[in-house]
Amino acid sequence: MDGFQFSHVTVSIQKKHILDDISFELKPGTITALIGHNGAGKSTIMKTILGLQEKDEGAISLNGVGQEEDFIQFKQQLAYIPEEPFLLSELTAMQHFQLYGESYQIDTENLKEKIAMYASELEITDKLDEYPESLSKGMRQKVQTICALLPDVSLLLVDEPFMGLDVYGSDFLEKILKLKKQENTAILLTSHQLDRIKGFADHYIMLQQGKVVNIGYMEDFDVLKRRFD
Ligand SMILES: Nc1ncnc2c1ncn2[C@@H]1O[C@H](COP(=O)(O)OP(=O)(O)OP(=O)(O)O)[C@@H](O)[C@H]1O
Repeated sequence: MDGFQFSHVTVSIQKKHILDDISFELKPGTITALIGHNGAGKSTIMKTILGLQEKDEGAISLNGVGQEEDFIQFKQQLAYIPEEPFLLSELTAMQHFQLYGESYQIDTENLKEKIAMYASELEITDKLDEYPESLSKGMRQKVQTICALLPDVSLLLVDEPFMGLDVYGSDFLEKILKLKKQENTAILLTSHQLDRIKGFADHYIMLQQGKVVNIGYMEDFDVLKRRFD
C-alpha cells in the first residue's frame, strides 16, 4: 500500500498520555502541517515515527512496510529535519553529506551534484570542510537540512523548518519542499509560522493535548480558526 499510515497510536511518558489514539494518513505528493499549541504533541509524533519514542499501542507503516516489522527498510524510506541540529562533532559538513550518501546509497555523481547545488543555494560552499563547532547555529541548521534533502525518500519529516534559517534560506527550503512534493514525496511538517505554511501545505492536522481535534484542507483552516477564536 502506497503512502504513510499512522494508526491508533498511543504514547505515554511517565504514565501520562502524550498521544491519545492518534490516526492519520499521508498520501504521496502531499504536504501536511501538524498544527497545535506548545506541548500539543507535534514533536512526539515525529519522534514516534522515527522510533526515538516508544509507543504503547498502534501501528505505523510506510509503503506497506511496518515500523515494527522491518525497521531498517521503514527508516530507509524517510528522512528527518529536526528542530535543533544534531551534528557529529568529529565530522565536517562534507563528511556528514557523504555519510548520508552512503547510508541512503546515493550514486556518487548524483550525490556530488546535489551537495554542490544545495551548498551553493544555502551559501555554505566555503564551509564544507569545517567542523560543527566552527559553524554558526544557522549554518549547522543548513548542514542538517541538506543531509535530509540529499536522499529521494517517500516521507520527509520536518520539525519547524524555518527555525534558525534566514529569509533567503527559508525561501529556498520552501521551494525545495514544493519540488519534493512534485517528485511524490509525502511531507509532514510542524510549524508555528502559519502564514508561511498556509501558502504551500495541502492539509492540516490540528492537535490539542495529544488528541487530533481536526483534519482538513489548509485552505479551509482560516474558517475553522475563526470559529475557534
Ligand atoms: N521526555 C519527556 N518527559 C516528560 N514529558 C515529556 C517529554 N517529552 C515530551 N513531554 C511532554 O509531552 C507533551 C508533548 O510535547 P511535544 O514536544 O510533543 O509538544 P509540541 O507540540 O512539539 O510542542 P512545541 O510546539 O512546544 O514544540 C508536553 O506536555 C511535554 O511536556
